[in-house]
Amino acid sequence: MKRVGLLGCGAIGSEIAFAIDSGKISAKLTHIYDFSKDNSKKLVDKLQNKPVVTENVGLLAASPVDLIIEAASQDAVRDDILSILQNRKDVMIMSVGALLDESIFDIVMDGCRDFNKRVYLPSGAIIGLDGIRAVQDELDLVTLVTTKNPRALKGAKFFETSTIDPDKITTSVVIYEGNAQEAVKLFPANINVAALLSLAGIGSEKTRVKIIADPCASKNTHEIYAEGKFGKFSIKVENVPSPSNPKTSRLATLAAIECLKKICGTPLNIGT
Ligand SMILES: NC(=O)C1=CN([C@@H]2O[C@H](COP(=O)(O)OP(=O)(O)OC[C@H]3O[C@@H](n4cnc5c(N)ncnc54)[C@H](O)[C@@H]3O)[C@@H](O)[C@H]2O)C=CC1
Ligand SMILES: O=C([O-])CC(=O)C(=O)O
Repeated sequence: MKRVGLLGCGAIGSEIAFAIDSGKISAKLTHIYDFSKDNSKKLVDKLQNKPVVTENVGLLAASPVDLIIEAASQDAVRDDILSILQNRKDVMIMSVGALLDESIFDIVMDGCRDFNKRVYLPSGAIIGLDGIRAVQDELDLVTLVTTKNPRALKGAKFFETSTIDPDKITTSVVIYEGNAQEAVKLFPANINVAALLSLAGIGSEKTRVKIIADPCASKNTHEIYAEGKFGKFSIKVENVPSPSNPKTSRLATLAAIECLKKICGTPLNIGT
């Protein structure tokens, strides 16, 4: 049975921990770390099988686990990924936006090669990455249109330099248009899905992103438009937000759990 370590005990990390604890996934959660001691304590208190709470991320990386799941932040990926790979752990990354920084991407790829480790990127809050990958060489255009309630966008770096105040948005409005490369920096906790699309498709400079703030939105909606020599397709997902973090969709958690099941060796593998 695989031993799992968890970096980040928030909305996604906690649900993954509950899925393991309930026996839904054939794995053992043995070590966890969150820089908020309160968040790791709250999680441990709710688990039947108590993992060790490490004092720092270095101790998590060095703990006797097979896989570490990052469900923390892009900063955590930037700061900790090398140490995790050097400690010869496979890693699942949720804060995928960090990988659009070329130097981080190279560290990850070199680390995987040098230490013979794997990195897993679950499909997160979107669907259709199988299709995007399949037509990768024939794609001319990929656009992601994300609509969230301003409440879910609040706190993004974007607002530090923008004249838009998320608290004062009263009608549906396009607040951002640009490419994925820039979008993941301005909205690090909202648009990691743009990084997934970029990595599977035509790259982060060519992948277009539009973000709409809609005060009437009760869902996190992602629309993907892809076009090229192969034809075209469009996909729309209307995600229920996670109750503990409105920025994060429930689908992102479920996709991570499904990915973990696959890693832990479910006998039935469906789809690509
Ligand atoms: N790939 C995808 O489709 C999606 C990715 N995400 C990303 O996944 C990550 C986790 O999401 P949630 O669980 O909803 O976030 P959350 O905010 O509910 O939980 C994050 C937890 O990680 C901790 N944390 C943050 N930075 C840390 C660090 N450097 N070291 C240690 N602990 C740290 C926080 O204290 C918090 O407890 C976020 O970066 C989020 O943007 C979220 C949704 C979809
Ligand atoms: O969960 C979502 O809807 C998308 C999200 O936050 C992300 O990609 O970072």
